[in-house]
Amino acid sequence: MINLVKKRLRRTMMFLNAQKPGLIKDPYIYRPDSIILDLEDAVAENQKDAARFSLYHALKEIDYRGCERVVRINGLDTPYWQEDIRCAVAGGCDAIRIPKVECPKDVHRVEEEILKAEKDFGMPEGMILIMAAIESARGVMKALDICEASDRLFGIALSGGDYTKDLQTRITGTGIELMGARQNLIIAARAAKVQCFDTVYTNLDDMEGFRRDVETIHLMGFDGKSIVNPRQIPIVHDIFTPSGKDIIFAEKVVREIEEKKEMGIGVFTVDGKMIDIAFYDGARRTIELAKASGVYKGDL
Ligand SMILES: CC(=O)SCCNC(=O)CCNC(=O)[C@H](O)C(C)(C)COP(=O)(O)OP(=O)(O)OC[C@H]1O[C@@H](n2cnc3c(N)ncnc32)[C@H](O)[C@@H]1OP(=O)(O)O
Ligand SMILES: O=C([O-])CC(=O)C(=O)O
Ligand SMILES: [Mg+2]
Repeated sequence: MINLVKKRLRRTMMFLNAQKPGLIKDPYIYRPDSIILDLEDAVAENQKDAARFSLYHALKEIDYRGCERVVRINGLDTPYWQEDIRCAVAGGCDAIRIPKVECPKDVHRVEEEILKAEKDFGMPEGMILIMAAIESARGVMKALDICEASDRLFGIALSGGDYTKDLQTRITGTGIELMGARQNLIIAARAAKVQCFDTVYTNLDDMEGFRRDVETIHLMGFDGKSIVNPRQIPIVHDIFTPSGKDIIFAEKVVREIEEKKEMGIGVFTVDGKMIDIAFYDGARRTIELAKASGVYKGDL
């Protein structure tokens, strides 16, 4: 079954501990595009059962008002992940985020467990999506195969904390240590036509550094970013939402290309910039992004 929400807008994917009532009760008020209810590293080892219980009831009882509900399960090398999937599916989550994915087989194992749970709980089959977090050198090297591992997979995400540990370096805030992985993941995701998300920025006192980080990944082509705090949302949305100037230019490009084609003209200028058919899809994408972000007022 083709799932139409695979390509939805995901500028911000906000992590929160699935066990904390104060966080899970109303995160939609901050308007992230997605929330990631975490059962993995934000939850202490002796609290895994309690977190799962809280997750199930939150999914069942809280109306998240259109905000996508992704559940980060525990790693496939732990005794928790199968039960995590059963609770997430029974609760009716939208997607599962698999941590520390190293190869397509990891995705297949999760896919099988989701299908089993969908059948057991009488849920429609194929609706729950998957995203794969890549957190190791091996995962980065296998990125394209991971992207192509399942029809349910809508995207991959870089997880910089664990990745830099594996690389025997550390998060510096400059992005230097993440350069190769970021480039590799975005290329793999685009080749497989799935989405790509950047890692969290954990220094909440450095909003300037955060803005620079978001600007960089936006220019690299990422679809959005994993975040840890609501204060990060306005910055990501500001950078990832087309500006009024971008929209007006995109509209001109689309209109002029369509008009000039009728006149038999292939290349021309718009606002002093050379334009030909190669610019059409990019301009259309800007307009689609503006529509999805709720800022488009035109008629294209
Ligand atoms: C490397 C990794 O694995 S990252 C993924 C795992 N990590 C996480 O899930 C952490 C998610 N983030 C958090 O738990 C918190 O933001 C912390 C612990 C980092 C900081 O907490 P605080 O210092 O309390 O944040 P802050 O003072 O900015 O909170 C302001 C408000 O936003 C709320 N808030 C903070 N973070 C979140 C969040 N992630 N989701 C929803 N609401 C949040 C707080 O509850 C608070 O609400 P209130 O004013 O109604 O009390
Ligand atoms: O996905 C993320 O960005 C958070 C994470 O697990 C990591 O950095 O290891
Ligand atoms: Mg991690």
